[in-house]
Parts: sequence; C-alpha cells; structure tokens
Amino acid sequence: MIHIESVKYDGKKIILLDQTKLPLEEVYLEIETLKDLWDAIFELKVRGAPAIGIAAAYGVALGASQLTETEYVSFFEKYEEISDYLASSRPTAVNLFWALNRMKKTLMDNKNMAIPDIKQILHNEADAIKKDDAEICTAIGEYGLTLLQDGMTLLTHCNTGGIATAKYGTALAPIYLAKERGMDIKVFADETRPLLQGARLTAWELMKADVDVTLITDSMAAMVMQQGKVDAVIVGCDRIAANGDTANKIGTYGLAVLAQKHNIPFYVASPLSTIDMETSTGAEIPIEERSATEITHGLGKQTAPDGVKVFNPAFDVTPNELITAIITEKGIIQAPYSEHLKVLFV
Ligand SMILES: CSC[C@H]1O[C@H](OP(=O)(O)O)[C@H](O)[C@@H]1O
Repeated sequence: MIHIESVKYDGKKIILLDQTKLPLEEVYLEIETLKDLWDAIFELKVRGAPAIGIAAAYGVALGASQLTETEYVSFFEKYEEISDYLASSRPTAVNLFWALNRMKKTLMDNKNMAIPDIKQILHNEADAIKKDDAEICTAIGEYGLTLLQDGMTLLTHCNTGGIATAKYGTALAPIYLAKERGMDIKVFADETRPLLQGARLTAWELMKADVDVTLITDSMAAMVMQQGKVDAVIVGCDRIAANGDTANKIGTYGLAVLAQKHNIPFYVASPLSTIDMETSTGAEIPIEERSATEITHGLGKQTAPDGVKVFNPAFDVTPNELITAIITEKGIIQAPYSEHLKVLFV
C-alpha cells in the first residue's frame, strides 16, 4: 500500500492533504492559523475521526507555539481558549475531544516546566498521537484480517482509509493487509452521499492499492446483499457509546438493518480513542447537522428547487444489537458490549 500522510506538522505549519480536492487533485494546504485549521476540519479538508484528532493535536501545538505568555497561569488560560475553539469545529467524532483532552493533560502534567519546554513537549505529544494511531490501525488490520477469507467480498461505507488516519485506516486496514499478503478480497464501496467520501476517497485509495473495488450508489447496497454478493459489511465509526451503539456516516444504520435481514456479518472497526465510555448510549451522541447546500448543490451543481426544506445529518447511530463485532487494536469485541468494552479500559 502506498502510504499517503494526510496530516503533518513541522513546528511552524500544519500540512494537510485537502481531501475535498480528491480524487482529481492531490493538493497540500499549509495551515499557519487556528482559523484555517478550524475551517479545514469543518469543511472536511481533513476528515475521518482519527485524522481529525491528529489535526487538532497539531492545532493546539501550533497555537501554543505562537503564544507569547511567559508564565504558566496566563499561558494555560490562552491554551484553553485555543483548545475550546478547535473543539467547536465538529461535534460527533469523539477523537477530536479525546486528542484535545490528552494534549491538555500533557500540558498540566508539565506545568512546572519552562514555557519553551512545554511548547516542545506539546509538539512531541502530538507526534506521539500520530505515531500511536499508525500502530493502532495496523493492529486493527491484523485483528480484522482474522475475520477475512480468501475470495470474500466486503461492502464498506464512506472513507475509513489511510487518509482518514495516520496509516492504513480502520475498516480499510484489514483490506490493505489482505492485499499485502496476496489474499483475493473484493470490495463494494458505497459512494456515500451527500459528500461522496466513498466515490471520491475510498475508490481512489483502493485503486491506488490495486484492490478490486466496485463503486455503487448507496441505494444499490440492498440489491448486492439480496443477490448474495456481499460476505461481510465493514465500516468505521465516529463515536461508540459505552453500550456499543455506534455513530458513523449517515447511511450506516440502513446497512446494518440490511445486513441483519440478509444474515451478513456487520463489523465496526474502531480504535479505543473512538470509544466514549462517558456516553452511555447512542441516544446521547451529538449528531452533526450540515448545510442544506451539501444536498441541494451537491459538489456545486444545483439539483433541487430553491428554498426546499432539507434535513442533512452527517451521521446516524447503529444500535449495538445490529453489530456482529467491533474490531479494535486490543482484539475483536462481541456482545454484550457494555460488559466487554469496559474491560478494554481497565
Ligand atoms: C476512520 S474514519 C471514521 C469515520 O469518519 C467519517 O466521517 P467524516 O467523513 O464526516 O469525517 C466516516 O463516518 C468514517 O466512517
């Protein structure tokens, strides 16, 4: 697999692969202000729960590096403003908050250090979050691989590949490892309306890795399952509640219902950083609602009448009872999730 780093930081600027330009252009943005980073996260120039967390970690490191406060109390106050600002960019992917919390803890754990040293420590911690994520996604790939057999066809939704993480991705990680080990795995990729992450990003990523991928519209998923063409569904996630209810890209819940109807395993691939034990059920997961124009003017072309009412939730919640297993870096978790997820955090 050709690894593309979608988020980098050199101490003065964050370099982001602009995912809104794919698949036609590979454009890298040089982000030097917090507003530009906030906008990049909100506009999905950087996207995917783990990648959002990594970008936010570099965001507070960048913001801290630009602070002029020379003593801890005022430095910390300004730092909190930076962190709270980035936390307001998108509400659903818990990795954003997990990364910001880890960075703030690092700052507080080093409050007796000199300010210049604190700034370097924050940079190092953000690098560690990225490095950890690459190892975590590799481990998710290894565990996910144990669920795959040569000749299987998988269906996936949205984009959960290398560009959404530090490497390999989550749901795509086992697919990449299978390819690297010479296994014959085929993939149906849902285009994933309205922003088409599946068509624009997953199809692009998998073709670059020479994986056999077939693009379908979201509405075709039912038919390919009905025709017996899908051996398993594997998706990513943005937040898993303590009982296993899972928020993921809009359309995921429908796939889970279809998978149950057709007796097809439904797997969720998730780093522990996307499991939110503070949120007890899916009903409490904040679901981002996005602008009407993403639907009425999909990618710039008007396809609906002016003034039409629109509902545009970016995510939905799959009840835990529809999930066959959750693939994490610590192993494959099955129901009862309330019991089995808790064990991961002891
Ligand atoms: C490993 S990516 C997880 C998750 O993030 C995506 O959402 P978005 O494209 O809005 O950032 C999608 O829900 C993926 O499954």
